[in-house]
Amino acid sequence: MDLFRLLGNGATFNKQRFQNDVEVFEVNFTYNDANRADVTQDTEARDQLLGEIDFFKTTHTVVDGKKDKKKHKSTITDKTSEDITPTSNGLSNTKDITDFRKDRRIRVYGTDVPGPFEQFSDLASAPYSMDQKLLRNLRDSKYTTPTPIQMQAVPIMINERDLMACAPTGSGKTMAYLLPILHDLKKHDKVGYRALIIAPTRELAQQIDRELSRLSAGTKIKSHLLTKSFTAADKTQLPEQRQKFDILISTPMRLIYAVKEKEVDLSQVRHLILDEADKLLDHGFLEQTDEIFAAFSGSPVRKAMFSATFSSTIEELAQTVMKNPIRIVVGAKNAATETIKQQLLFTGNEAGKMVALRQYVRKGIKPPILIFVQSIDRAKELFKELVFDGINVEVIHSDRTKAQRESIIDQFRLGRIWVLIATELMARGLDFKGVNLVINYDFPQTIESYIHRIGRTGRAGRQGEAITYYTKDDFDYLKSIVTVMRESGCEVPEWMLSVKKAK
Ligand SMILES: Nc1ncnc2c1ncn2[C@@H]1O[C@H](COP(=O)(O)OP(=O)(O)OP(=O)(O)O)[C@@H](O)[C@H]1O
Repeated sequence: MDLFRLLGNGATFNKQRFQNDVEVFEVNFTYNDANRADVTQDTEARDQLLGEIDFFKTTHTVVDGKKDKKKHKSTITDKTSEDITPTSNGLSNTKDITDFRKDRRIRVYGTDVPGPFEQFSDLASAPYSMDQKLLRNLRDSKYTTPTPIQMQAVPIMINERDLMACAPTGSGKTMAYLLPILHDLKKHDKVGYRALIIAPTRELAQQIDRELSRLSAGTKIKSHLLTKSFTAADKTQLPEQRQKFDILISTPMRLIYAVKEKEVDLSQVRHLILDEADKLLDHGFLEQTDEIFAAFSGSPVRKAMFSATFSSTIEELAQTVMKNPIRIVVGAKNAATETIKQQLLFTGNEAGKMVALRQYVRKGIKPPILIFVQSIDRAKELFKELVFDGINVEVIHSDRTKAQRESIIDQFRLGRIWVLIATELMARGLDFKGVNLVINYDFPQTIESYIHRIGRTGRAGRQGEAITYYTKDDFDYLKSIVTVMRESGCEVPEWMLSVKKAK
């Protein structure tokens, strides 16, 4: 199970990946347990405001992809009684299940794959019989219909199967794993950390923790976001701490440190989730992820991996640490979300990018806008230019303090920052519902980076737009992005597919 060795034995990777990634993802060991009580309140206030800045004025309904845009009837939000009344799950035979999956573009691979559920109210009855408090929290979240990944992943995880799930950005993967974990933990006795969720960045870990707080409210299940290192005083309370929490959320480095320092006890863990799993199994993180897997060797931990992208190499690698896993692919594999209108814009050379951006701004921008650049220095440079132009702009990268990063993300979510310049730090997982436009000011160097970056818009069924600037220096990579655009239904000129690499 030595993943690191296994990968070194012949897998090939794109060496163009960002050198700064690991540094960007490095954690600051700061423990913020004291602030946890405020999280729910903050979340509610933020959500209220989010509703107000819902630029699309859309409902919280996720469509099942381009081919099936009909909305499903709400079953949960219409209820007025305290408890959720079950509806009968109509998917009783193989043909129904196959048709249902086909309609929602769900593909499954593996043996004895449990069928999907159709609507949230199905979860109230057998075979799921989910906790009423959990169902009420779901109802309160105002989600009318489960997304395809939720429909299929929840039953698989409830059936205690290992899972590798690939579904588009913004398609609700977080809830797809949180729901079954919470369901399972409700059924078993409290004995400390029983689920472990790993995410590549602190920002994403925080977001998962917030979603978990909302979904588990009133269930007595408690999560612990591992950030700061424990003080000497904290350490005297460790046995108590361990009993208090059920779910541990961490970045890989912080977790390894905590295990080495005996700050956490993972002996009772039943579920191990890797969010942005392909990132965690890639070079920058692999050694750490391997160490985490090693900590569980021999124990019957259920593993689940989620991402919007899985290269076949990473997929093969992931399979080696799973037991009889099931694979789910929703939509086209490694494609961009179909609600995003994607464009490529030739700017000639470097200077042309600034000209193009200024032209765009002059026409009148529709904030919030996220602009991706390749490095911290370039982020700082562009920030100066846009401040000079009088734009309401901020910049986020790993040189900024933890407090600054948190504040910028909050301000951007609240619509107080209109344009946010970001490095790769922000490319994965972060959920900004209202982002209208993503500009790839600097060309992304991998397909995965492209898909995750533009996936910060067009989330949860909303429409979004992405513009990627390219110069003659980017021709080497143009074709792969064009292919992704095509596969997600965007029109691209034929000549772009036959672009030759620059000499
Ligand atoms: N059933 C649902 N109906 C409507 N909205 C939902 C539903 N489930 C989740 N959402 C919302 O959709 C948004 C995107 O969800 P989430 O962040 O889990 O996406 P993701 O698939 O993990 O994306 P990424 O690959 O970018 O990490 C969130 O705001 C979430 O609250």
